[in-house]
Amino acid sequence: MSAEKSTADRDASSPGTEGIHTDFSGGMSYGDYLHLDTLLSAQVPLTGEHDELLFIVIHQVKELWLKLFNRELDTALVHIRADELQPAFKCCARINRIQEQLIQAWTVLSTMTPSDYLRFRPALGRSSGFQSWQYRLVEFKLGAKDALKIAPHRHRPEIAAMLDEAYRAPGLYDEALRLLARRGYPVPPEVLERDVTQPYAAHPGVEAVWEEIYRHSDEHFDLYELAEELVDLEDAFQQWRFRHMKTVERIIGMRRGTGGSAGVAYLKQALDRSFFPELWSVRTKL
Ligand code: HEM
Ligand SMILES: N[C@@H](CC(=O)c1ccccc1NC=O)C(=O)O
Repeated sequence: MSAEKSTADRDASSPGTEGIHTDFSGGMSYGDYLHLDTLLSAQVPLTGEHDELLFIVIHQVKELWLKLFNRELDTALVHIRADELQPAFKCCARINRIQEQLIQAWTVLSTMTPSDYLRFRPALGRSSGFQSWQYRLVEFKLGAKDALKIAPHRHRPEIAAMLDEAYRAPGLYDEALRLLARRGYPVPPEVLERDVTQPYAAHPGVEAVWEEIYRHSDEHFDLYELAEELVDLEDAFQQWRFRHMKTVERIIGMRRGTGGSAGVAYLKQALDRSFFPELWSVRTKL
């Protein structure tokens, strides 16, 4: 062996690398476990434009985070229904960290200029984030019900079924208000018995209950903490919606969207739809 070890030999014998496994002929590797061949073959640009890969990756990353978001929301709903608030808070805390990632992703996309995007936008046809069923599933579970948003998925029975189930189920706020009622707070019966397929409408009686909880937080600390977790969740979701709207305005101005909407004007309306309205209005009273 010459005095100079080969790079491979030198690397293999670098401090701390002794014993690194290099033979996976019989077992499972990193790539096997993560199905990396499938994942990394799923970016299929339709054009040769440089920024199309960025556009695809940022959406696929969001859909992966939305998969986890939905899973944590489902678990939080189970815990709130069972009056197990501490495990529900852990789910909410994780959801808020996920949303931080989703919000931060806009800094990457905003490196794409209008001319970069307009070079491949025609290839998108009528496809749009409006058709993101995982995004819609999150919105339904947070209470933003809208039967029209199920329509684009009617041709996919298994997806339409998931959306229908979330559409007909009480949302996160419905379950939180039902928990307050189980704890003896005077949540108005018309709120507890509302048609949960409709978007939640603010009620003064609910605001009064939250006011009581906020004014005497030391006596109801877990409910005060629940309120703040919900506020954190909506705050982050609205920040995402706002960054999306401003990025859209930055890239396509006031053009109509490929999904057929009025574009920024449509996205502005979404910002006006609060999930948990009394948790915001009560702040004026405190
Ligand atoms: C060049 C960047 C983008 C543009 C120009 C854009 C434009 C739009 C427009 C105009 C809409 C309204 C529906 C329509 O008419 O298409 C929309 C909806 C949507 N987009 Fe984007 N978008 C962009 C990037 C993204 C990214 C990166 C994501 C996700 C990571 C995303 C997710 C969504 C979702 C979930 C909706 C439905 C929103 C709702 O219904 O409230 N968009 N987008
Ligand atoms: N609605 C966008 C197109 C768009 O953004 C899009 C198209 C295909 C896949 C994801 C998309 N992102 C979000 O809407 C536009 O009007 O340019």
